[in-house]
Amino acid sequence: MLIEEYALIGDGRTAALVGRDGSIDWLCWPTFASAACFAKLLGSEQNGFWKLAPTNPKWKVARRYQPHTLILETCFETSTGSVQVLDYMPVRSAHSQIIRTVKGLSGRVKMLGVLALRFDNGSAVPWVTRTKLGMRAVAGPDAVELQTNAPLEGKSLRTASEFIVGQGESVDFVLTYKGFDGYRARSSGAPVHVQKAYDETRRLWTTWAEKCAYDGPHREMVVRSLITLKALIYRPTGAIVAAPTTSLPEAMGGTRNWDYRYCWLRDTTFTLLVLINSGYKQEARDWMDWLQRSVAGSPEQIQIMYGISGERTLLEYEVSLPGYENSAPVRIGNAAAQQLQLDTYGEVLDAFFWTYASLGDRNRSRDFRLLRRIVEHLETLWEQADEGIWEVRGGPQHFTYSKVMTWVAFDRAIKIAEKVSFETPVKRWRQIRDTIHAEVCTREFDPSQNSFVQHYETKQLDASALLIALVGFLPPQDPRVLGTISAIEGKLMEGGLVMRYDNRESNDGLPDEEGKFLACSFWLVSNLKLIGRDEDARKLFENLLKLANETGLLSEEYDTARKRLVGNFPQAFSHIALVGAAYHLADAGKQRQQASVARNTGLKPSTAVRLKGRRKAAGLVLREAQGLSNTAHPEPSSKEE
Ligand SMILES: OC[C@H]1O[C@H](O[C@H]2O[C@H](CO)[C@@H](O)[C@H](O)[C@H]2O)[C@H](O)[C@@H](O)[C@@H]1O
Repeated sequence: MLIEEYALIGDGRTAALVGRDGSIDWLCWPTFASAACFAKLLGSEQNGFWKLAPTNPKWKVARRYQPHTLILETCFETSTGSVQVLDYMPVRSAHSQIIRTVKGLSGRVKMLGVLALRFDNGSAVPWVTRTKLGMRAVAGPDAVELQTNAPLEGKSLRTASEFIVGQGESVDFVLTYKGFDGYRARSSGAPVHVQKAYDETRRLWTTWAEKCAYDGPHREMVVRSLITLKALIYRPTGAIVAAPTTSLPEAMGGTRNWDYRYCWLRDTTFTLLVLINSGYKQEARDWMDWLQRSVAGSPEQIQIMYGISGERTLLEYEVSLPGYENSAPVRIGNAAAQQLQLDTYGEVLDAFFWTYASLGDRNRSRDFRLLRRIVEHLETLWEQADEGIWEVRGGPQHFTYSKVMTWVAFDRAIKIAEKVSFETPVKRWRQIRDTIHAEVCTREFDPSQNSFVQHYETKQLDASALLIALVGFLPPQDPRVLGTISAIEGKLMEGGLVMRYDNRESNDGLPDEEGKFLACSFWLVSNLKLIGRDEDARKLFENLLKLANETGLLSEEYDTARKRLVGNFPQAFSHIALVGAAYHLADAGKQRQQASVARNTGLKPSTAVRLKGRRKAAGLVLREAQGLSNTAHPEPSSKEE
């Protein structure tokens, strides 16, 4: 099954991928970080799946999410009638659950359900027993219960269910993760009230989606992206995973297969800014608490990524799954956790800054103490080479984007220190900020190409330079920014999309080529808009939207030769950049400032205007997303001192 043939359902603890054929082929249970119990995505039926579809395979299928929800509606049309399957995961249930409801729309349709649980990443066959409500499957620490009004039959180590649905009839399946907890694992408890669970899930999602402050073009795609990002948040801690999958290949058949079920400070801060920009503040508070806990006490040991509960040890190893279309290895864990990626400091400080700017109630001395310690630590680090935003495995370099983001770190820390009275060596920080700026502009810029390059002493380009104007390092109209945009268009674009760098030329320490990087392509949209090429920006944006599947989801990359999505799916990075580009295209600054302040605080417009004025006075103008800004930060000069 193609990656784009999957849709996502989730409950804020984990998420599953449902194929167009009615088969759930990926689910790590009970959390994003758990081992998969449906892993057909990375292997075969032997590795676990749960299919629910008409027995006659000659059906036509149409899918969509119910508007502003994560409830998936799949309609199968057959020669004898049509049925709808609703797939969702209740958000508030005590145990993580998948509910599948088959509704007869017309005629009579014979359906077949096949449930093959394979715990421990598609390997462990459970012990299955009948219960009053359905069945129970147990394997080691895992225990799952199925409740259904359909007949069940054990067949070849799978649970099958054949039934006919007539117009107006419905059949429910509720699969609940119980885990092994002694006596309670043996008691099924009360049956789940499906209608109640559906109503509540629907209400929670629509209420959340309605808060979205974005009013510009392609609103539905923006809301869908925000819902997708929300689904990647692990609710118990506020952590945000980069994607719910591991090892979907960046090149079909290749080895660039990584586990994304972790919280990169980079990806999570970008997500957070997009959510803040769109009016979602609770998520920002939760994230700030998650950050406090994760980097707790020792900013010197700050990692670039953590587990969903703040775990630090994310050892990378390979499992024996065959891999998506035989793209091996399948990796669990991620060795990039041990890398030095200096941009992370800029991203964290930037998120700190905007969180502080938009959450008036977040003026906590504990936050500022943490900020100060992080920046003091960066003072000892910023001159080092690192592995950079792309997490290269070919050895450290002095990457341009890393240096730019260390500038951002000092810049935002200075701005906060200027507004909040807490003791900081702000004079020293200003000097460092200026030194970094000068160094980037001399050592990372190649006058012969009129472009910023990837790192010191190279002529290779890197699309992360598209963030230079977005973070305010230089204004968009600066000739060096204009030169960089046109160099990237000339040398890093293929098939109308942007490569993050040309890995045939740059040594990133990995074999194989890879797809075009969707986030970079959206960053180009934002840049084109900022430099006044509105029509080019709009066209590119609309072409990018066409790459999303019919449920609005994007993976990390796109293979322009095979015309397929590649890489982990759905990928937060791509959706963040989509929302950011939409904000830029909508020129949403004015509109959003009015809308978000008034709508999301429930304040009357007059109060909102006053608030806006206060923010402006504080020099805190909420940024256009990705959520990165085009707020023109002047080049540091002696005037500022
Ligand atoms: O390409 C090599 C690296 O690829 C992954 O990193 C990418 O995904 C991260 C999560 O979205 C993102 O933060 C990073 O910028 C991307 O390069 C992988 O996780 C790395 O282990 C791998 O080295």
